Amino acid sequence: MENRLNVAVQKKGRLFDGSLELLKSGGISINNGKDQLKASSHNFPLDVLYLRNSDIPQYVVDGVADIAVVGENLLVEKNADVEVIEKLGFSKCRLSIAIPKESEYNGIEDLNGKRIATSYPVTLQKFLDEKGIDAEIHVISGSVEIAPNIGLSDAICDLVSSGSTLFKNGLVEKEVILKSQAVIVKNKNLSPEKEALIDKVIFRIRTVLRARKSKYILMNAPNDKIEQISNILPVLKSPTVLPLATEGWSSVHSVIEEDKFWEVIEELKEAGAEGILIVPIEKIVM
Ligand SMILES: Nc1ncnc2c1ncn2[C@@H]1O[C@H](COP(=O)(O)OP(=O)(O)OP(=O)(O)O)[C@@H](O)[C@H]1O
Ligand SMILES: O=P(O)(O)OC[C@H]1O[C@H](OP(=O)(O)OP(=O)(O)O)[C@H](O)[C@@H]1O
Ligand SMILES: [Mg+2]
Repeated sequence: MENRLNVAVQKKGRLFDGSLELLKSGGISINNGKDQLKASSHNFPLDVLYLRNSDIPQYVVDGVADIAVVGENLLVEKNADVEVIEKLGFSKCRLSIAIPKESEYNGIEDLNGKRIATSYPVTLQKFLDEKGIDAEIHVISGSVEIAPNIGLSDAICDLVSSGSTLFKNGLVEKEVILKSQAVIVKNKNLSPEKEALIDKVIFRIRTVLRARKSKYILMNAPNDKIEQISNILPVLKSPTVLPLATEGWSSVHSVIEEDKFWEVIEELKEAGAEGILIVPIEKIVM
């Protein structure tokens, strides 16, 4: 029988779009029937299983899925014995403890004897134990931020990203327990055939992720400034320099990480660079 990879992806929710987009940009097309729980790729030996997020770690441990896209926070909560192969850079959030804005808070010991509502009891308990805090954990499966308002708890422990849910519910963040982003994980006991398929998928994903982080940069520069400009550019290899039709000027091309660009733009302009263009890159193969 042909070896095919089973990839678990969240059926609906915050990880769904990012997961499918990543496969797609790696050239893996999924034939998506509406409400299908399993879909096959016709151009890569891979099937996608659409599952509830909270079930995914166990499916990978059991080998029902070979690999999966899941949030790091859930791996911690489920104590999942899987291997993280790649951080994906989306669905970034943190698990935090928050309290009503009018509550007094002088430090973590103020949580002693308090009731904390959360959907992440394992992670919270571990954190409290490490800090030597004795609090009562109330497990609720959603809308955790409402708990203090309805008298169910004194504090909450939930995922935060923009902070707007906390703000809307009159809560302030006091302790960050962990930081999370989407990752690809795999089962620890796969056949060499499946491992070879995973290597192919991961190669494609890395190619896409690298490109997402990088930009192609072009600028015009007086020839006598090219060396100075090359020194400012935080790139691995030296830039490509092409002569312009205007005497004494060149076009300087390179690849730069987007974040780093913002750090050097002023310096580039001061050094004499003009007409700076930043262009997206689709793929980078190393
Ligand atoms: N506000 C947020 N910003 C960024 N990432 C988030 C946010 N909330 C959750 N996440 C990440 O996305 C993952 C999925 O969250 P989502 O709310 O879609 O599913 P869920 O309600 O936890 O699970 P299920 O599919 O089992 O109902 C979380 O485990 C977390 O890693
Ligand atoms: O800091 P913010 O950007 O406001 O995001 C935080 C909110 O996002 C998540 O809920 P989600 O919207 O996924 O709803 P859910 O409870 O239905 O999963 C999380 O549980 C918080 O409530
Ligand atoms: Mg959620």
